[in-house]
Amino acid sequence: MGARSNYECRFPSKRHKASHVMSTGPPSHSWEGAPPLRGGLIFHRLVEQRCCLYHLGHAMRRTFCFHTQEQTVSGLEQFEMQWRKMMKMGELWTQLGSVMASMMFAYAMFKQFFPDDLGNILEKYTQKLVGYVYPYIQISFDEYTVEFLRRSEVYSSIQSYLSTKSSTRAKRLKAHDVKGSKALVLGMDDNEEVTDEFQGIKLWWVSMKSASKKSSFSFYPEYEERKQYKLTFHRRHRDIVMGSYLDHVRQEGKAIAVSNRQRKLYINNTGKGAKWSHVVFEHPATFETLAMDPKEKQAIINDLMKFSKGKDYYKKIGKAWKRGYLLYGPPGTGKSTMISAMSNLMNYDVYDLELTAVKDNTELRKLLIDITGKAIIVIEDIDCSLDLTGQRKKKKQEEEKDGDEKDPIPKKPEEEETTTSKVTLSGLLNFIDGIWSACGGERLIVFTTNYVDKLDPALIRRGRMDKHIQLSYCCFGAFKVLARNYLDVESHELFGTIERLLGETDMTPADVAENLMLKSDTEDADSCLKSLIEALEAAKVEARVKAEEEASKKAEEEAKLKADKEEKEKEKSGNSNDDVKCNGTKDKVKGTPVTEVKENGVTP
Ligand SMILES: Nc1ncnc2c1ncn2[C@@H]1O[C@H](COP(=O)(O)OP(=O)(O)OP(=O)(O)O)[C@@H](O)[C@H]1O
Repeated sequence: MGARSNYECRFPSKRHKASHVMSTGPPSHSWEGAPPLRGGLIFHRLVEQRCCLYHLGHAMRRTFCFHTQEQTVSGLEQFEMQWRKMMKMGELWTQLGSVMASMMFAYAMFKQFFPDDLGNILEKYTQKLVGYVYPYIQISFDEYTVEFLRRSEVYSSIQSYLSTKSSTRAKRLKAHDVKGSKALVLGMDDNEEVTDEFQGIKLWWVSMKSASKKSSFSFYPEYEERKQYKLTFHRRHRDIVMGSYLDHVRQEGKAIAVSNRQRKLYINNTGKGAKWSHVVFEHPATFETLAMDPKEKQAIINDLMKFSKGKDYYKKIGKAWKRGYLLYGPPGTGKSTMISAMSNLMNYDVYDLELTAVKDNTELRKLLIDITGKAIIVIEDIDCSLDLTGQRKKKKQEEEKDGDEKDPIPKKPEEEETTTSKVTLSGLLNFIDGIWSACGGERLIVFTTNYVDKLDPALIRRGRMDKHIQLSYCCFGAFKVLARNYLDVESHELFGTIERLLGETDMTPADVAENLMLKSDTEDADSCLKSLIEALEAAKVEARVKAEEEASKKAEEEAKLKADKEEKEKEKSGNSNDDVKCNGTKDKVKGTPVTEVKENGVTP
């Protein structure tokens, strides 16, 4: 084992909580900081004695550490008595110490020279013997699983669970920089004990560290550090501990870990098989900053919260714990912003699925299996992602056929395979609500589109996309949210004009937000609101001009169509006269009279 260096931070636990120290740094502490002591030399000796005993160990410290400061000094005799008592006990402990040292020595010799098997047998019978008189049960939880490959999930849950207990109760703490955690995680130091209470029973947790020999071909024995938590409780509480306490620890630990973890934004890799890669998700959008009608916003928040607490409900109704959201509306109305707000509200990871990078349905399924619980699976611009109707594919094949006939150099099949995704609509439907979709726990599936009408009805039917949310142009309610976010303004004399203009013209929240943004130190709320009014008026004029242009274009087209129609009709009537003449001529040739033709023309 290599030597390790670390820093120790000490502070009085009663006056400064660990959490406070973690955030503000340790307070200055020394013996001078303790309450003043009185009583002359003998008192100093007592203090010295106390200091020495402090270092003798945890158990000894508990016995000897009486609170000298809190006692009132009644007289020198009392101190002398105490002093003698201490000396006697000190001698006793010295003797005990030497006995223990001898025993340790004997044990070490025994370990060294006796075979391991014999040691195990002896240990087994010793444990049995101790079991008759010792009423406590111990459970150990190793850091690594039996295969010694993976970190045990239970160990991690216990670590998170105890991090909250130990930061308030333990005296020696260890700060871990846990991967994926937002802040430092405080845990008990090695061999530290924390007492826990559950349903009126007391339990003790100890964190242990041991070194065991590594099987190695090296000449020098290598040692491996094994960490574990040991839980001790009275045997009469066995049922409670096994029945509910351990489950409680696991659930709580997981919940703490989830709330501490850093959320991630995943993306599926192109050309690397079914794999996700991730970055830390740090989008600041929340439902508070999202500009939309307050009532609609509240309805969405309620829906999401109900879903997140719906584990038992979904189980009861026999449905996988997932919910589909379809977000549709023009560009810049806040669809992506809403996804970020959802993630921040629910504390879920975001899996941004790029369908065009998925080779086929099998790869899509593999990606699905790798998604953990508490996730939002997003497919943005679903209408552009793939040809999902199946009809276009047919059309494409036909086109290719025609193309092949014309193209003298045919495409290589492999080249085609690498560039085209073969994910089908049925593959995607299976992804959303097939049997595999139930694996992995709670998740939201969100599709966004600018053109909802283009989507296959099967894809967005209720049950698949349970909630359809339209994000539209900025209304006055949404504007007020933006004004508060961007300008810290709740009301203003220009609000009336803005409300009227927003009712008359369409502007996306993205455009409104851009006008409200302070772009220099000279700008303020007034100037921003005025520039918004100007932009709205310009947009109104633009819209009117556009509408007029479209109307005149339409009128022109209609007039053109009408003229064409009239022309055609004229031509038709002219043609029919020609036909008659022609026929007449022909018939003349054939010797048939024109009148007959006319008659034939009239009579069917
Ligand atoms: N409803 C909104 N609330 C707050 N900010 C918004 C809102 N809509 C748009 N924005 C602002 O406009 C920017 C663009 O919005 P966003 O990307 O969410 O729009 P979108 O609807 O997803 O657009 P697209 O369809 O083009 O992807 C955001 O960065 C945000 O600042």
